[in-house]
Order: sequence, then structure tokens, then C-alpha cells
Amino acid sequence: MKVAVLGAAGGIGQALSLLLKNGLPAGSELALYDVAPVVPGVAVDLSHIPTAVKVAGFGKDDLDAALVDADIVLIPAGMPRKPGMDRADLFNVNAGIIKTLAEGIVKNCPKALVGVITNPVNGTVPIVAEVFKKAGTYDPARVFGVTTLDVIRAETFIAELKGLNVSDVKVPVIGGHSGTTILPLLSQVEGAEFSDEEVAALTKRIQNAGTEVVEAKAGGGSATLSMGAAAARFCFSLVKGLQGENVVEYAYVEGNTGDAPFFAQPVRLGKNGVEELLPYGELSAFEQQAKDDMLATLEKDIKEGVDFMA
Ligand SMILES: NC(=O)C1=CN([C@@H]2O[C@H](COP(=O)(O)OP(=O)(O)OC[C@H]3O[C@@H](n4cnc5c(N)ncnc54)[C@H](O)[C@@H]3O)[C@@H](O)[C@H]2O)C=CC1
Ligand SMILES: O=C([O-])CC(=O)C(=O)O
Repeated sequence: MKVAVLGAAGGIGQALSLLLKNGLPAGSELALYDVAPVVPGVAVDLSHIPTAVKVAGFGKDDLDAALVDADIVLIPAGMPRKPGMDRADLFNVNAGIIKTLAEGIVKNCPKALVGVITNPVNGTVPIVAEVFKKAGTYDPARVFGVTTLDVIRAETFIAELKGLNVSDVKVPVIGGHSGTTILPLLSQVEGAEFSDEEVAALTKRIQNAGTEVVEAKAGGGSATLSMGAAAARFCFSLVKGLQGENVVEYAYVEGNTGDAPFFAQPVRLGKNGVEELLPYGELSAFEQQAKDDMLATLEKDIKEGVDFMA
């Protein structure tokens, strides 16, 4: 198994790479790529951890070597938010970065499963899809926007509020990955009941959790450690799928819900990425309204990504 992390020297990239060094199956290769000159050092540092995962660092001119024959590519490359910014404000800087990296994937590992972390996810995932379409290598089952952070936040906040064991709490989160496009389905959480006030407050907290971190970091960036944990969880699920295990995650994919061209929904993972698109089930009246209200924003974000490549 070869996993490439693009943007590996950044806040997310380093946390994620540490978790992958410790958690990938024995015999795996971890390829760390970044334009920052520190990246070989990050690889050397991680290589001293005694696990059976081989780590190599690749500097800015070595994208091809980092990607060649990768089974999974995770992309946390690009600029994070500062207080006062929306994720959409990152589009102009990050769109070009994502395009270049996606072109590298086409050239070196067109069959890889690709997890896009770079914001705005609502628009960067369509860019990856368009690059692959242009090259004739697009397979919607292999391209994911990583929305796992929304899921783990929802699990954490609900366990805290209701005094539950967090490992027992499962929360579906659908839609996109910004503001109101993030839609936790609290009506489907088993083992917990919520008042209308709790639903409104929790939904808002989950939607604004990224901003909560951005403000707390006061100009020093956005979520990196929790995102590292979320991306590692998602990557380990992709690995399990590749190994033939049956595992379900929520991810932002070109799916079949009919809501928008890309939409986070439950997917069963397998040897080819998405093995089965699963329905998100019945929505409460609150959730139905919230979904209807957010679709125009999500569509606009997606169009921005598609138009960038037109
Ligand atoms: N999907 C999600 O839930 C989340 C997404 N994010 C996003 O992840 C991205 C990264 O965030 P951080 O790690 O905090 O930022 P960071 O600034 O700490 O790291 C970004 C890294 O990307 C590298 N980079 C820039 N251009 C590159 C290129 N062309 N090729 C390879 N590497 C390149 C930089 O050198 C840097 O090391 C941001 O866009 C952020 O908004 C952050 C948190 C959650
Ligand atoms: O809020 C941000 O800019 C980073 C992010 O996507 C998150 O933490 O969910």
C-alpha cells in the first residue's frame, strides 16, 4: 500500500503523516510531498519512529516521484483561513494548487483513491473531477472530499452534551463542507433525544466549529490536529475498503442523492473506492428545510470549481 500526502509539511500534513506512520498496515509506503523546504526533514523525523511503514520526503520538483503508483492520495496542500475569512475566500489561491496536484495524479497514479482536504472543499473537489475528466481518467468512485471532521466534531459535541461514551455515538453529516452546507442529521442519532432548541444550537455549533478553531487560534491558522485525526480515520477506512473489508463513511462525492452534483452522503467503501452509494434516509422537517435552504450555496460553490476549469 502506498499513500501519498500532498502538503505534508503543513499543520494538517504533519499531524496526518504522524498518524499514518503509526497506523498504516505493515509494509506500507508513505510519500510526503510539499513545496516547503522542510519536507525532507519531516520525513527523516518520522522515519525514526519504529513502525513497519517506510517514509520518504519529496520536495517541490519531485511531485511525480511522490505520486508514482500511489494507491491513496490525500491532499491537505494550500492556504488555511484567518479570522474574518470564509472558506470560499480561499478559492483563488487554492484552486490553482489543486489543479496542479490533480494533473500530477493523472500522470502518475490515475487509479488512486483521492481524498481532498484543501478548502473550499465544495469547490476544490469539482476541480479535481474536471481535471480527471479532461484527461479521460475520471472515476467518480475514486474522488472524495474529506468531510470526516464534521462527523467527528458532531460525535464529540453530542457525547459531551448528553454524557454518552463518544465511541458509541454515530452522527450522519450530509451536504458540503462550509457553513450552512454542513448538515448534521441529529434526528438519526441513536440513543439520544434532542429538544428543538438543542437541535438548533447543536446544528449551528457543528456548522461553525471550523470558525470556532480559527478564532481561538487568533490568526495562527485553522484546525490541524483534529483534521489530522479526521483524515487519518478516513484514510484507514479507505485502506480497509481496499483490503476487502466492508466499511461505511460519509464523504463529499459525485453521488446519487439528486440534491447537488456533489454532496456528502454515506458510501460503502471497497476495492474500487465507492462500492455503493447509500441513501441518507429520512429527514426531520428541520433538516429538510435546512437542506433546501443550503442547496443554492452549494450549487454556487460547485459551479465556481467547474467554471475554473472551463
Ligand atoms: N476538509 C476539512 O475539513 C479541512 C480543510 N482544511 C484546509 O486544509 C488546507 C491546509 O490547511 P493547513 O494544513 O492548516 O495549512 P498549512 O499552511 O499549515 O499547510 C499547507 C501546506 O501546503 C503546502 N503547499 C502549498 N502549496 C503547495 C503545492 N502546490 N503543493 C504541495 N504543497 C503545497 C504548504 O507549503 C504548507 O506546508 C487549507 O486549505 C485548510 O483550509 C483545514 C481544516 C479542515
Ligand atoms: O474552518 C476552516 O477554515 C477549516 C475547516 O475546514 C474546518 O475546520 O472545518
